[in-house]
Amino acid sequence: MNDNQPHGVGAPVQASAPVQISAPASGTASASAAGSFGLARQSQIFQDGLKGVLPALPVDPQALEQAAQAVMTPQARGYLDGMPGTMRANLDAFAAWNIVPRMLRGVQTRDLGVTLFGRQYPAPVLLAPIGVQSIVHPEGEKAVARAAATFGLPVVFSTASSFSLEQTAAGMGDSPRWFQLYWSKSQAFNASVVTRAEAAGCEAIVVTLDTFMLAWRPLDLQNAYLPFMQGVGLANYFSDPAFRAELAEPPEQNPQAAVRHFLGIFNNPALTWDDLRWLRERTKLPILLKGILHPDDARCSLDCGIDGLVVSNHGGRQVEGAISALDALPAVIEAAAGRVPVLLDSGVRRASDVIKARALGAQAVLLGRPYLWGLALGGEAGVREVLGNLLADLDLTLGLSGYRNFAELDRSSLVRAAR
Ligand SMILES: Cc1cc2nc3c(=O)[nH]c(=O)nc-3n(C[C@H](O)[C@H](O)[C@H](O)COP(=O)(O)O)c2cc1C
Ligand SMILES: O=C(O)C(=O)c1ccccc1
Repeated sequence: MNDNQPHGVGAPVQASAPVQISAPASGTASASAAGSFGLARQSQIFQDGLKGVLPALPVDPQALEQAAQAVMTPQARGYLDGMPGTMRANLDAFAAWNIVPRMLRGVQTRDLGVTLFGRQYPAPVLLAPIGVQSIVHPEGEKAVARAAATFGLPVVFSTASSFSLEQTAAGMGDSPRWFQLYWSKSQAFNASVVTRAEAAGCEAIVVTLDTFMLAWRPLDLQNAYLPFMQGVGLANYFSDPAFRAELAEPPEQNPQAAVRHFLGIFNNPALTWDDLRWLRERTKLPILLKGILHPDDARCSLDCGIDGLVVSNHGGRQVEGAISALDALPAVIEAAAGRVPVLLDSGVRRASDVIKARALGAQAVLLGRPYLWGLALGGEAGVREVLGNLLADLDLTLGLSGYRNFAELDRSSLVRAAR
């Protein structure tokens, strides 16, 4: 899994960077494969700090969240929020595990890389699909994609994005991207958008299962706010030939009718496992199912020929009182029986969370809200800073825990926290 190929977090795909955070001291990708990324980032911060240029954003995730909330509109803040019990459970589940660091293990050469579906990625971290990103920053998904491309981290495009997948892909060179599908009632749209994702270079299709209806969301109801009502987040629909063919007039002429059509096809509670066969036959790309929490659903997924699972409770945005993703992980890993990779999101906030998820069997994690906070605060540079900080923390924490790569982690790397 961890060869010594340089495919490191330090290699910028893009040239210019308003906030310089990514390049390790030597500026080479192999330097990061040699594990210097964390130290380089640290010393850069110390040196810049001496020059009076402190890191632009709070480094601590909680402080970052608070700072981001202060610059968001009340509607956006409400939209980003979730059900309090489930969100708390997601964070508590990580806190309930402790890493037991090992000593004197020669960790001067570290490699954060992972292989998924035969592709090498710089770290076991993807950017989770998050819709309607322009509600926190006008550059939205485009800024996020460019920032992720700086490190070569894969981005999962949402179906419900403010910019179309083609617009977003255009700014990220050949940096990796996956596509998340909201399976609508319009099979013509589903087919068309998957074909577009393939054409735009997406390397996997992630079908989100847990949001076939939007949940009862108290803050959005109180604010009477849904971004789609203003047409925000519908770029992939409005630009899609199959969607447009279902309208009497194009969205540019009658946006309200186009929004109504979207609302009519988005909810799809009739979906069953049988429907997955259709997608399986339509694409050769690996298909992952996102929102798996029950081991029996993991088994059903395998029966349907699915290639990967994402254990997730959608960041605590759908079912209040749902099991946390990390608590659900072990049973899903057992059910998957090593036949397909299992990924996880919901509550990943810092490097130690990535290490804990890996030690419990997840191949990779999807980072969610933290990159949106960076986006809200600093656009592309803000996202780059959040990602760079996470990777630096990951490099240092992995080494300080006694590991040279993620393949060395297992259940024995952790203990249950004594309370
Ligand atoms: C504002 C917002 C919008 C989201 N939109 C989508 C989406 O379009 N598609 C999807 O599969 N998941 C979506 N998610 C869920 C994320 O992919 C991910 O599961 C979640 O953010 C993980 O939880 P965390 O942010 O607390 O770590 C969204 C999450 C947030 C916060
Ligand atoms: O709000 C969400 O959690 C979400 O997943 C979503 C659903 C539809 C459109 C945009 C985002």
